[in-house]
Amino acid sequence: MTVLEHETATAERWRAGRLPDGARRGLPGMLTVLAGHRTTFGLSVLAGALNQGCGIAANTLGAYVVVRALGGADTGDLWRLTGLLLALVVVRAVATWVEAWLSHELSFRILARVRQWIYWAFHRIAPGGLLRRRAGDLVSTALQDSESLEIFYAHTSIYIAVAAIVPPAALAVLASWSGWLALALLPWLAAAYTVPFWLRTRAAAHGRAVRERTAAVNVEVVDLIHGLREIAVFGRGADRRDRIARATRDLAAAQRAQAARGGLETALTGLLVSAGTLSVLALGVALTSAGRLDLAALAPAVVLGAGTFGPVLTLLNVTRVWGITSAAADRVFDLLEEPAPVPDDGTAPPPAEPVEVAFRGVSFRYPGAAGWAVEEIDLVVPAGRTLALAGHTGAGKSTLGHLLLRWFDPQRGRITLNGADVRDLPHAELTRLVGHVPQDVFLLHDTIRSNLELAAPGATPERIAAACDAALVTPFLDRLPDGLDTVVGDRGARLSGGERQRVAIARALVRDTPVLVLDESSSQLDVLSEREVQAALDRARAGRTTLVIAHRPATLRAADAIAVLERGRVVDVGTHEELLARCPAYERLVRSQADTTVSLTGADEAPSPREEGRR
Ligand SMILES: Nc1ncnc2c1ncn2[C@@H]1O[C@H](COP(=O)(O)OP(=O)(O)OP(=O)(O)O)[C@@H](O)[C@H]1O
Repeated sequence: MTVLEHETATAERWRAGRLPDGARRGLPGMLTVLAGHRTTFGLSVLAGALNQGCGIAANTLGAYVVVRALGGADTGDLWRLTGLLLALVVVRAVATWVEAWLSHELSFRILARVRQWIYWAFHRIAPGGLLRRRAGDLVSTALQDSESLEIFYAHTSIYIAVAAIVPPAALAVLASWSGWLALALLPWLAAAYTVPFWLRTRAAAHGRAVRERTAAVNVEVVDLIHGLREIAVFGRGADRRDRIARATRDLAAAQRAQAARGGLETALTGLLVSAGTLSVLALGVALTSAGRLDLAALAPAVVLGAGTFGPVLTLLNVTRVWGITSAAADRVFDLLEEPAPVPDDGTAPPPAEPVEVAFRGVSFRYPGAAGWAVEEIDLVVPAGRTLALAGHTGAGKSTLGHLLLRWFDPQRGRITLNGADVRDLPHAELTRLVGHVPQDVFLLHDTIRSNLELAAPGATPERIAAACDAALVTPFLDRLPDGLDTVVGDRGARLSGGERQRVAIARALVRDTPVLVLDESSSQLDVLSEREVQAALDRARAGRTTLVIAHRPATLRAADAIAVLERGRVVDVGTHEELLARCPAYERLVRSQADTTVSLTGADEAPSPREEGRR
């Protein structure tokens, strides 16, 4: 197992709330993560300090050797000094290598953890918490923001420590030669340390702009890729290209502003280094003329003075992008600290099976929404029976399904499984009890087998085959080149709409939950596919407690009971025939659906306008 694999396997999940209030973002967050890697960090700082210290010492000694050689020093002394110089160069080379190795070991370990935490954060807040976020923005945080932290862990953090150790030590050596020279250097050195603070407000604004606009470009690109088919069909390629061009222009403007400010910081620092070195030189010359400094010490003192700035310059090189790093850290920690939309702290034992589902006085409003999506819902689905939810679009049908799956918790009321509140069950237990066939089926770019195993890792071939038979996947498997091992393409693009739905039903059957939420597809299928999907759904429902979000009259007729929803409220519950006889809202609803699919009275599909035209 490699180090990174080990990190990935052993990293604990990030607990939202781990950072105290007021230390949620930027540097405090990054230091909290660093605290878990003290030893590697300490060794990296040691190697960095040795690298910089040996560099300054070698340059200073080099100047001394030249001065001594010009003064006609003894050859033996010169060889000894040159030998010492060589030793410093070798130690520095080794320290450079060790520093680069350890600092990157440190940063890549941390990045491996951060990526894991980000993945778990997605997992924790999904799916309820993801509905408000855009895919491109999440991709940006998962890939680019986390990557931006590398510069802090591999360089900035280490050079903050090295710059705090080496220049004061070099200054102390200079002071031991001449207190006046050290004093002449001190204000310039102190000023160089403060350069990043002079422009910090602008640096932070630039960093935020760069990260946010990078995310905006990602959002556009991800939307473009997801919507390529629709964009091509509607001929909107030029519009999308313009949008991406605008987003890219905005990003380039932010990057230019960031680079211009970075250039200003570099120029200011260069000015301070030159002024400090010149001060030492001018004062050194004056002291030498006055006979208060040995002439042989002048050149080494100036070289030492200039070298004292070295670690500060290295640090400033990396703090130029500090705004970007800290904005990236903010985005990462915002995600890591985002609370789960529903807490997973239930410990109740699982209810006995078969399971009765009940909604008791349930009201729910989406985060940030003004009104209730569903209100005062009282419904019971007896064990093993099917309740269909009927209602016009936006009536709240899917919301009830999502509440049963616990994507959100209702603000009022309870949802129970055989009397046990879903909030009291561990999340893993709830997913074992309640299965879901969504309206918009998502299949991974993988084989059909892998897509089925997603629901039940390690499912036996017999179990998979039985689910495929029941969901009527087997008949079309025989037509595919590799059967179960056929790769379905991106989001299942190589399958037809009906085939995708049947794979999704088979997936729910492999999971074999006692409760099912079936969100029936509202998209139209051809009559044959329609019948096959319907047959697969009927088999999936058999023996299970099922909440079916119905869009087709055939589904309504097949249900044991139907709840009619209007604007989030249940207006009536009954069988198809009872509701037809007494509920005008239901009658209107079925009539409007029958116009396009099935006749009110029986199983015959209504002719499509096209078929009608042919007659
Ligand atoms: N993520 C969300 N955030 C805010 N409001 C939402 C969200 N999802 C749904 N809504 C709103 O909640 C209400 C109920 O929506 P829901 O999707 O449950 O209706 P539905 O009956 O399933 O509709 P459809 O048949 O079109 O799927 C609607 O007013 C809808 O706009």
